[in-house]
Amino acid sequence: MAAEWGYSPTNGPDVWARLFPQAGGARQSPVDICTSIASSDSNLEMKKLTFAYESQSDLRILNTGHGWKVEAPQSGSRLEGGPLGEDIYQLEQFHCHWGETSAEGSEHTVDGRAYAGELHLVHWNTTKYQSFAEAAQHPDGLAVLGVFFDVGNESNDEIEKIVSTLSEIKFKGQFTDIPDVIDPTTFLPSGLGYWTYLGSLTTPPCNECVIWIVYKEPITVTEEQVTYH
Ligand SMILES: NS(=O)(=O)c1ccc2oc(NC(=O)c3ccccc3)nc2c1
Ligand SMILES: [Zn+2]
Repeated sequence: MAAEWGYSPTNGPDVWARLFPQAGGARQSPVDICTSIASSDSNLEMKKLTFAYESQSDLRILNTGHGWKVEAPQSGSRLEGGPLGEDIYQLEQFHCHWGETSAEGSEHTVDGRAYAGELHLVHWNTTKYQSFAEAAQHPDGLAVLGVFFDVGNESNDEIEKIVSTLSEIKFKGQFTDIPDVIDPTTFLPSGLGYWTYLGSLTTPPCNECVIWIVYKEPITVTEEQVTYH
């Protein structure tokens, strides 16, 4: 039985490759985004990244043991353009990484700086593949939008709809439904500049199947919205 992976010295990223060989690969995420060497690609500006999401209610939220995950398969959603070529990617789920304090918690860092947290909107290539599981076996199978969280005085209403349910799912494996209507578009910052690179799932099985799109502008949430209780 595979030991539970986690973030301790005995089951953390340094030993994931023992159980999950892809974790030892050449295009592993997260990475530190060095803004001085990031190059702007005029092609990306020509092919604007576009997205269209549906609003959904009664979405299921799960305590994964490492954070929360909202299952949001949206056959009517579309993410395309930018680094995604001619393929259309569809939203499958979104989840959050955050830490013990607001000084840490994001997975990607920017010039060595961590943010308080990071939201991931996970999409899969429905042009080429028949399922998420199949897409996750290919280098262009998934596209994940990363949005950094900055801690400030304004709470984020959409995030609040999610974190307000966490008291019902205190333990790993527990899930509940979010009664409110959630529109993933509201998670995205107003400034749509982004960094993009070819990487992987940031947690086991660490498949090298992700086209990462990390927005430069963070969104603001309150301390309570991004720290473990
Ligand atoms: N932090 S991450 O890189 O965005 C990341 C890391 C690990 C992941 O495993 C899955 N699996 C599904 O969503 C899934 C969806 C449907 C069926 C089975 C699995 N998504 C992930 C995203
Ligand atoms: Zn993630």
